[in-house]
Amino acid sequence: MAKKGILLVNLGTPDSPEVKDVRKYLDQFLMDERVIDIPKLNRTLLVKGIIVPFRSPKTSKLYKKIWNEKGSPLLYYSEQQAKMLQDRLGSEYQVELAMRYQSPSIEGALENLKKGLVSSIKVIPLFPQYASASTGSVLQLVMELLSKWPTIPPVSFVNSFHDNDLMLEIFADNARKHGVENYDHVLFSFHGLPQRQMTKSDHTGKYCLKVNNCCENYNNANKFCYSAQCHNTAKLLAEKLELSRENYSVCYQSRLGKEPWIQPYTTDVLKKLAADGKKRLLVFSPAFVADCLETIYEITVEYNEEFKELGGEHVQLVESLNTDARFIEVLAEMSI
Ligand SMILES: C=CC1=C(C)c2cc3[nH]c(cc4nc(cc5[nH]c(cc1n2)c(C)c5CCC(=O)O)C(CCC(=O)O)=C4C)c(C)c3C=C
Ligand SMILES: [Fe+2]
Ligand SMILES: [Fe+2]
Repeated sequence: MAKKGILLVNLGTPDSPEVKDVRKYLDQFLMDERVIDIPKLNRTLLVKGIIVPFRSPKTSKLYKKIWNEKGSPLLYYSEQQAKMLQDRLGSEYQVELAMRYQSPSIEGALENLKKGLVSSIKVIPLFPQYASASTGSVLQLVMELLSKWPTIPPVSFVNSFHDNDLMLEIFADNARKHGVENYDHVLFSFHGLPQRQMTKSDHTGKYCLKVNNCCENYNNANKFCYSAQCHNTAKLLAEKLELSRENYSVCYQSRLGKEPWIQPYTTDVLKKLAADGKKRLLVFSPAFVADCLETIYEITVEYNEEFKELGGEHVQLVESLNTDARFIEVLAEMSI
């Protein structure tokens, strides 16, 4: 019997932490029209003329700090997740892993599925919350590539899984290991996004940043809003941990450039919490299904240093889903 094809896609990472590979990665990533969503000439001047030359050496230094004998944690965990999913689903399925940027490519993974004579393809972007710059970009590229095939097989896409109960349970359990009661405050620090990209997802044109606390309640008007989905993930996690509203904050990290990104910024929240006398923070990063540069370095190292300089004592990262067998169950449920 023909196998069913499963394509897992994460964001991507450089092939090595050396400047030349970081340059290639940032160039491909930031030239994506969904990531830097400005006219092509301006994007080319900004990315190739300014960001890539200035940022690559700095980013290379950061990647060197998180690179280990297995390579980039993001790629390593993603490969493990794909292998574990293949074992879980068995011979009726063919599981392929791809990265939106760099290796392994989406094009190569789709070719492998074609060679495997699969009867259908399910695409699972590994981003719990939908954003045009992440999930949208993966879906667009898959559709573009498949549109060139003489026969397009039945294809389906996962759009988001920000409220998946089992996924939330894993994050909550990982937090419980640290003893939530040992911390003064909990942060849900999501990867940031330019504010403009968030408002673009408002199909009503009347809701996002026009209604007070627009993202706080997840509803039909903001169902595709990245920030509303982030708030929903945070709210559901807070319910699992029985946190009251004043004991947690939702914030956004990894801002790039000068235009406004979704707020509050994590660094501003750290300042406020330190000023309020908070000493120990427990930090979730539930925009990622695997630990990566943004969690291992930005939260564990940078935010710790920053918070200590402000008078705080400790910032504890809640481990990501990584190779937890229950996350493979989440992926299996989405595959079937
Ligand atoms: C949650 C998914 C992600 C969204 C949405 C996203 C948007 C986004 N990112 C940048 C710029 C950078 N992101 C970088 C690293 C990075 N981003 C994600 C995920 C999302 N990005 C991940 C998983 C990673 C880590 C990859 C790894 O190898 O570990 C970087 C590179 C590092 C650096 O130089 O700081 C950049 C740059 C933009 C501009 C953007 C939305 C517009
Ligand atoms: Fe990013
Ligand atoms: Fe919103």
